[in-house]
Amino acid sequence: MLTKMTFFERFERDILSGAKTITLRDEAESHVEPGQILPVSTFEMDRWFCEIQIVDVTPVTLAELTDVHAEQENMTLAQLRNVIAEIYPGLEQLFMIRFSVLPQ
Ligand SMILES: CC(=O)Nc1cc[nH]c(=O)n1
Repeated sequence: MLTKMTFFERFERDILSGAKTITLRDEAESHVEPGQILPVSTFEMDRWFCEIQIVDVTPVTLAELTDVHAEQENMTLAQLRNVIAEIYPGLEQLFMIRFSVLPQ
């Protein structure tokens, strides 16, 4: 079970504003449960910036990604595909983790 989550610093603003409400992770980072509360830090400096509550976790393949997923990431679908290819090169099976940011 994951006990914390990290995001690249470039996502912080969208997470805190509520523009980014999902994160697509690999199997290793999919072990969270609905209702679970997690501290969130930046990947680069491990700086805490919020807490999130997990809404649900849904498997999704790269081919199944749509504009709706992209919108929940506050990106275009092309941008989202590029980000995923950068982070998880060659990976087809992803896990969509929906979350809400808890008030600080
Ligand atoms: C470290 C990090 O930010 N990892 C990821 C991976 C996929 N999506 C995402 O928002 N963040």
